[in-house]
Amino acid sequence: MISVSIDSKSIGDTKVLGRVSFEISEGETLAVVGPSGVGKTTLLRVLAGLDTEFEGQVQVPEHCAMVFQEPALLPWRSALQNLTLVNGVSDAAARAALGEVGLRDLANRFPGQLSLGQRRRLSLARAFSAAPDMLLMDEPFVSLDAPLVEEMLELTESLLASRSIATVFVSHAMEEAQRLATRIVRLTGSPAVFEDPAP
Ligand SMILES: Nc1ncnc2c1ncn2[C@@H]1O[C@H](COP(=O)(O)OP(=O)(O)OP(=O)(O)O)[C@@H](O)[C@H]1O
Repeated sequence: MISVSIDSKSIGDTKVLGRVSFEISEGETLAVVGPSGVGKTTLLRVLAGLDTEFEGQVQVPEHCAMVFQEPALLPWRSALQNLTLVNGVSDAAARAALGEVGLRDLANRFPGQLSLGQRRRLSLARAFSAAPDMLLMDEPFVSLDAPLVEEMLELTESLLASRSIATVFVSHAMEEAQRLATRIVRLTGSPAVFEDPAP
């Protein structure tokens, strides 16, 4: 369960977030949409515990995984090691996770030897193999072409459907939000607040 009650969040002299509060249960996916620069990544950073300088209270599970706009892989480690070293999972668990995203046969490749789509899938496998209670996704499909977005959406849908994770999915794209989310909220204004009544 995620319970968020932010009163305000400033960066420097600028108040980026106003009052933002919501709860997410296990198995729910909250999509946060809104224009560029409104504060979506700022909200995710607070949830992830990467930014603790805000007014309010945030209660999140201990085990969190993030999927970023860029895959953010260890370039000098194999696909398998990107899972075993980062998450501390066994070789067998890592191979099973690679299998789930269709990379079973590419376990020994370095990220630089994978296509963009394969790197994105590796990034998903890394997040899900960590067995998180909370998953934070920050525009994970940005700058991909339409077929690859579709492939990633299908993959993410199936990975989420087989687990009970509380997920926050940030996106510009309403179609992506509608595919993945159980609830959609829009951040708007400056300082940013949810446009509709808090869910
Ligand atoms: N380190 C920083 N220093 C100063 N201002 C910042 C910093 N990080 C973010 N901001 C500002 O805070 C606001 C919110 O940024 P944020 O990255 O959260 O927006 P976003 O909604 O995620 O945007 P995008 O969709 O373009 O990624 C922006 O106006 C941005 O310029």
